[in-house]
Amino acid sequence: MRHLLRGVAPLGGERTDVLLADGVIVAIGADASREAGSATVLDGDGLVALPGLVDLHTHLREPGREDAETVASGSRAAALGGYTAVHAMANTSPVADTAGVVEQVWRLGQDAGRVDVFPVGAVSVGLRGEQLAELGAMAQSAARVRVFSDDGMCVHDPVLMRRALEYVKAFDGVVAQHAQEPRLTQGAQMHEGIVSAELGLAGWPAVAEESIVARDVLLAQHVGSRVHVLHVSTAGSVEIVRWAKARGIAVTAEATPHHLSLTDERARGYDPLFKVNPPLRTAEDVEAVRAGLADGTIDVVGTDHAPHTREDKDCEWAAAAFGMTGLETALGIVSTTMVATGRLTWADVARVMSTTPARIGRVASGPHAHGRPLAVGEPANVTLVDPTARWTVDPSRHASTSRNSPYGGTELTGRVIATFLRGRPTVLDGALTEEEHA
Ligand SMILES: NC(=O)N[C@@H](CC(=O)O)C(=O)O
Repeated sequence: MRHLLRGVAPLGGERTDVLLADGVIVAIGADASREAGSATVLDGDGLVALPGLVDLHTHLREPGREDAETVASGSRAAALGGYTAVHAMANTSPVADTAGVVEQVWRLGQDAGRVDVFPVGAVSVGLRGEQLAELGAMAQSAARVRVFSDDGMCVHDPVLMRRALEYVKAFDGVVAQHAQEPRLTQGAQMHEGIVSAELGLAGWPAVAEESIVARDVLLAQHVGSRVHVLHVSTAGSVEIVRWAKARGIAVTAEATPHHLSLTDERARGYDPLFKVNPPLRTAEDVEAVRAGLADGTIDVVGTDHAPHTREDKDCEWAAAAFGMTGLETALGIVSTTMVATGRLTWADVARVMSTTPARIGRVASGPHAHGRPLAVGEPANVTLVDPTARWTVDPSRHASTSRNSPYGGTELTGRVIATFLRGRPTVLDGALTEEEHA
């Protein structure tokens, strides 16, 4: 299978041709057109070529909640969003806390064949926060787990967190923390502030996140390990991460598209589409998260794609599940909020949505390498984006099994046109290719 991407914009350089064959980038520039032979030609005029996007934070719901998402449906949504790899969170049923479950998820991803699905292993057995899960067995399994998280739950016991941080050092792993002090957020429904007071909904204070972030960067420093802060949502968390990095602490941090774009004002309609964990915060927090992403304090954009069924979402606010879908809109949100506003270049987008997440997840080398530069000899994981295309989000047309996107009717600038996984198109002309298997 050969594809010639004609006249695409490589990051920071002149437009050029890129030839993909046998799963790798075989030629760039004049060589590419010369060697193209019978390759299928794609007109890349006006398109930006990015290394295939990598999500460190996807909920695929399989095993257990296949009515909300499966590995196959989530893989299709990911490909449409420009992703070639996603990390699947462990809060499934059963929980991904054993080698058996993570191997199952890995294999389902390979069978679906649209993206590489890298399973995240749970930190604690059953996400209960009491006893360390079999981290070593998951790391040594066929799934080669390197990212460990109880996401959805906070590892709140400092002794357990310390042990996890110490343990993952043996195999160069990372603990990805969902920073939420449980006592400070008991019964909480939305950000604690003026809007929660006016709506009469129980508030979720910023300090509930910040106190855990502060503790964990100090623990990471103490044991000399890596910690990754998931979905940073407050200005104070950005400040703490900035402080920790200045001290040389091995902390990385994530922003979600929704914390870059939406505020707690959206709760005023009591529409549970805007109910998410951590909650949407204030305009000042959104600005701090954007500034943190722009200055490198925040390393990556992770979707926190959290699909939920209509039954779990289409109900009164207090009863609804936390979470929103994100795979199919992430690039458009980042493009609209950060690139169109001049705060990130497309090279920055490649960094925060591909290169750095691949490095943090330790999937930047080996036979399933992602986040590699677009260079001769590298795996042909490529995403083509039209940076000026304007489009309106229509969740009813999403490939995800679930419909709980907060962006229905929103107009975005910047759209994924094609995605290639090891040289094989998974998306062309903005639509899924028919072929389902490698
Ligand atoms: N981010 C979310 O709002 N939801 C996540 C887990 C979580 O509660 O963090 C989910 O799995 O649905």
